[in-house]
Amino acid sequence: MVISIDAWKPSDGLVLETTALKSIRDLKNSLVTAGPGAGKTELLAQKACFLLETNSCVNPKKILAISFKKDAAANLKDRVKMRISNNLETRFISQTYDSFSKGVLDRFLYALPEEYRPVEDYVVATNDNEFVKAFGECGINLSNRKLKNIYINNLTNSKLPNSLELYDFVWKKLLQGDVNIKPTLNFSMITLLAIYILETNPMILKSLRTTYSHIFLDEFQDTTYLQYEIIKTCFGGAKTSLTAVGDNRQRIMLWAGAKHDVFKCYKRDFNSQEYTLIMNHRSAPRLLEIQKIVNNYLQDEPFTPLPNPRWSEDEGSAEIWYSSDSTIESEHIAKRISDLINQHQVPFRDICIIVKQSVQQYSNEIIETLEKFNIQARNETKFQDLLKEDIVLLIINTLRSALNARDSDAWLFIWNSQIFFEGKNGTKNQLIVDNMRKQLKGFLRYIKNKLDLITDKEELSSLFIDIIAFYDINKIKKYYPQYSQGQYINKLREDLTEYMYVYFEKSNDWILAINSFEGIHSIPIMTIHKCKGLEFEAVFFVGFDDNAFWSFSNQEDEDTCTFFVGLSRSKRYLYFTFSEKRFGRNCNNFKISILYQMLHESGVVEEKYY
Ligand SMILES: Nc1ncnc2c1ncn2[C@@H]1O[C@H](COP(=O)(O)OP(=O)(O)OP(=O)(O)O)[C@@H](O)[C@H]1O
Repeated sequence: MVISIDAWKPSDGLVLETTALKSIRDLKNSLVTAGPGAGKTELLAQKACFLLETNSCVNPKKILAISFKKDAAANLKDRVKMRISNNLETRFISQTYDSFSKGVLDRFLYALPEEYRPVEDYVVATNDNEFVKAFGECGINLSNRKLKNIYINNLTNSKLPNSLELYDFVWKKLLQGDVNIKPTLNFSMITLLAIYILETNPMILKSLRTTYSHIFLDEFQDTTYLQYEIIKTCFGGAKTSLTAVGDNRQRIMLWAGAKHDVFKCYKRDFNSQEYTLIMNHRSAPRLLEIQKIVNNYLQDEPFTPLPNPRWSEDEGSAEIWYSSDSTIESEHIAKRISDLINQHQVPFRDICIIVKQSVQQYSNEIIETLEKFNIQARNETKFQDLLKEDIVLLIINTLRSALNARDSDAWLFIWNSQIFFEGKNGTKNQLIVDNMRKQLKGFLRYIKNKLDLITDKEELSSLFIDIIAFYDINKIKKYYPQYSQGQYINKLREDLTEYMYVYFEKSNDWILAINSFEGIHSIPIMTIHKCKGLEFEAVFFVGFDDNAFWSFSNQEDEDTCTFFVGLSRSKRYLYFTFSEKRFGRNCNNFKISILYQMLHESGVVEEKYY
């Protein structure tokens, strides 16, 4: 049932500030700027509900949301799915920039002229080896790191067609490969090829513009030059309506090529209306005192975020801990985490340990100490993306459903997937439904029996192959186009087998192994860059010292933004730890004294010495 625009209300009884509501109802291009926790991502989810429920995104047109990371794209998709009625979420597509570009390239590969067409099974680069070899074939030795970065950067950041012979040669080597070089593309090259396809094929461009009537761009402050170019090529001057949300003060990807003037260019190129939000729905009022100080350091205009009314004004706590060495520091972290879990009933996944960089190095001691308290923690980096992969979710939910027939979430997940794979969405034919259910139930019994007999990794791997075969790889690829090209799906299956089996060997129980793989009972440890967009009841910022911020004097603004992103992830408890000795080195906090000064200035941070 279509809801009229006037009658539409935010889902889940959420109260939105007036400006947020206005921006949702704005059907033209818009830019929403707001601080951390203001509800920018939530606004996109609500706007999707508004557009679909009021049919402002006219059926069968779709909304395309583009994020940076897989977990952000999945988070947005989940929020819309939770809020919306009538299966309308099938017209909400949430992707990363990388998957969007790759989707264009893989679908329209043959629209490229032969000289720029990669072989169909090109490899997505995970390192620079093939690039170095290709330049090597032109007599350019890239053993020097700086030189390598310059050449690869030039190669992968200039639009096609190439004007320089050298780059043209290397491009063609990487597109086609030869006896020494595997055909390899990185995501910048994939984006450049996608832009080239769109620039030279008006019919393809038109079909994209016809499919998507609304585009959402999350974390817009971190958009790179090429990402902006593909958006402009696709939707510049079209009837499509764009909504970008972002925060200048959370710009932490300049080092990775974020376009520093992206807001200004977007407002000009897309003639968009700007909206600014003032709430912070995430953090307790005392933590907002810190955010206010940092915020006013980062921008000229003074700004005080308003807390959500669910908080009382004395809620929120922030502390800096000074320890003589990192062993003592770890013990205090472990004790505090144990208190949070046992006394305050904070779930494991609502506690996060963040570091500026080198998670592996920082994690070892903390993980060992937490183990003494029977608390698991892990470096989340390698799991974060894998856990959000559709194929991984499909396999895991199949296993869960096989192991526990009462797991209704898992069953619903695989049942809905199966209905889509079979193209039976909305069918009223009871016979078809009954047959499909019978088949799926039978398959789950088979999986359960097989799981009971597994004694090594190879057997688990072959079980996962069986699961994919049951749903049918071609149907999976059709439904999840990100798996349509190359060996990516196999790599994910192998990684899943590897991790899952290690957890199974530890517990000898499949449910526990799946829980451990999903990290349900472990404290995540990650870098600030990886926790962008996430939130936790308690955040421990470990190693708050000059060594972690080693280039602070050269990039004070960007590092202060990073500090801001880190501290603004906390809802209620925030801890900074400083240890005089770490990794056998002395630590100082002179260079980042301005960050300490801001914490003190807030008047809410307590200091403790161990
Ligand atoms: N109107 C609202 N009322 C109550 N809670 C809200 C509202 N909007 C958002 N929230 C909640 O506030 C938290 C922060 O929202 P969200 O993640 O959308 O913020 P954001 O602006 O994208 O944050 P950041 O830029 O820091 O990643 C989430 O837990 C969300 O569910």
